[in-house]
Amino acid sequence: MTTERGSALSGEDEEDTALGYYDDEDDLEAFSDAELGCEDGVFSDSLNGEVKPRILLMGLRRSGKSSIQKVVFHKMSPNETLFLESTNKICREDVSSSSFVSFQIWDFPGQIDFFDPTFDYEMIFRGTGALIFVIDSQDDYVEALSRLHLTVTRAYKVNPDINFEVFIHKVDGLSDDHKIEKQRDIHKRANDDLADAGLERIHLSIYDHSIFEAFSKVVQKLIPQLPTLENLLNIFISNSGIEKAFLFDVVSKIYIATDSSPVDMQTYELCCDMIDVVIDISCIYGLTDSEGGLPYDKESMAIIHLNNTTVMYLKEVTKFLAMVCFLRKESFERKGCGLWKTFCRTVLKSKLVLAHQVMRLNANADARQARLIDYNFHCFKNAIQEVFDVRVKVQQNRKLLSQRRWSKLSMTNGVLSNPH
Ligand SMILES: Nc1nc2c(ncn2[C@@H]2O[C@H](COP(=O)(O)OP(=O)(O)OP(=O)(O)O)[C@@H](O)[C@H]2O)c(=O)[nH]1
Repeated sequence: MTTERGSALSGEDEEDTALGYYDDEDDLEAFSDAELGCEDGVFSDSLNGEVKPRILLMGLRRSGKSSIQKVVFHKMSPNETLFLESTNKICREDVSSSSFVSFQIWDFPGQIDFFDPTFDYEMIFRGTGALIFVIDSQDDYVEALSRLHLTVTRAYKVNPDINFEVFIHKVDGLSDDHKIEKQRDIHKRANDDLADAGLERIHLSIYDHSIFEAFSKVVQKLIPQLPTLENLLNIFISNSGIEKAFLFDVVSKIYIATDSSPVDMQTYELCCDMIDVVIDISCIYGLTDSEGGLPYDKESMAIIHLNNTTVMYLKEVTKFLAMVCFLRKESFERKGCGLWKTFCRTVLKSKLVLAHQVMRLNANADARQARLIDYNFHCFKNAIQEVFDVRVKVQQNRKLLSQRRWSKLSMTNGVLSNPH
C-alpha cells in the first residue's frame, strides 16, 4: 500500500472536465478590484457568475506556505519542497476540482509589509473566506506570533467574517510531548494577545497534524452545503450498519464532509491510502488504450479487509467525489450477494482487482440487508446529485444576472458616450 501522495492527477480547469487544477501565477502587484473581479467583497468570475471563496496563506518567510500548497494541491512530495524558491510576489491559484470544492488560494511572500501604501490589504481581506497563518514550530515563534496578531487584527477590521486558522507546521522533527507543549504554548499566547487587544471573539483554529486533514477542515467551512452533506451521511450510516463514512475529493484527498462521529487521524490516513491504491492500480489496469484522462469513473469501487475485522469500502459518488466507509466485518458479510455481484461486475469491466483477501460469498446472506445497503447508497447518491443540481441552478441564475447587468451597463455607457 503506498502512502506517498504522489499520484499526479491534474487536468484542465473547466467545471466539466475531470478534476482540474490550474496554475495562475499572476503578478498581482498592480491589481485592481475590477481586474480581479472583486465585487461586493467576494471574488467572482463576472462571466460565469461563480463566486469563489479566497483562502490566504500567510506567515513568516520560509515557514512552509508554498510547500503546503504544493504538497496538497500539486502532489509534490515533501522532499521536493526543499528546492522551492522563496515567493517574491502574491501567487494566485484556482482550485476547482469539483462543484463543491472550488476556491482560490493566494500564497503571500513572507516579507509582505502591511504598512506599505502600495499593498491594498483592504481589497484583499474583503473577499477572503479563510486566512491560514503558518507558524514554523522548529523556529523561534515570537516574531511569528506578533506578525499573526498584526495580520489578524488588520484583517478582522476589514472583514469580521474571515475564518482565522493557524497551522503549526514542520512538527515532523518534534517528539510527541514536545508537539503538544508547543501547540499549547502557541494556542495560549495567540489567544492571550488577541484578548489583550479586546478581540476575544475571534476564534483561532490551530492545527498541528496532517496538512491534508487541516486543509479539509478549512475547506469544509467554505462549503455552504456542508450541513446538508453531513446530514445525508448521518442518515446513510445509521440505516446501513456502517460505522464511519467520509466524502472525499479524490484528487486533493480533502474530505469535504463526514458523519457527526469524531474523526481520528489514523482513520483519515487509511482513507488517503485507499484512494492512492485505487488510483494507482486503476492507472495501471483501469484504462484501455483508447481512453484518456482520469482512471476514476462510475465503475470505480474497492473493498479492503483490514486484519482487525474492519472492512473499508470505497465507491464512486460523482466524478469528483468518492465515499469511503468503515464497516465491521459482520455487517459487511450481511451485505452478501448484492455487493458481491457489483464487485464482480466492476472487476470484469475495469479490470480492477483490489480485495486481496477474496471476499467469500456468504450463502446465507441476508438478502434483505444487502438490498437495504445498496438501496441506501443509491438514495444517497441521488440526494448528492440533487444538492449539486441546486448549486448549478444558483450559478446559472447568477450568470444570467451578471450578463444582464453587464449588457445594461454597456448600454448605459453607450448612451452616455453617444450624445445622439
Ligand atoms: N522539516 C520540514 N520542513 C519543511 C516542511 N514544510 C516545508 N519545509 C521546508 O521549509 C522551507 C521553506 O518552505 P517554503 O514552502 O518555501 O516556505 P514559504 O513560507 O513559502 O517561504 P517564503 O516564500 O519565503 O515566504 C523549504 O526548505 C521546505 O522544504 C515540513 O513540514 N517539515
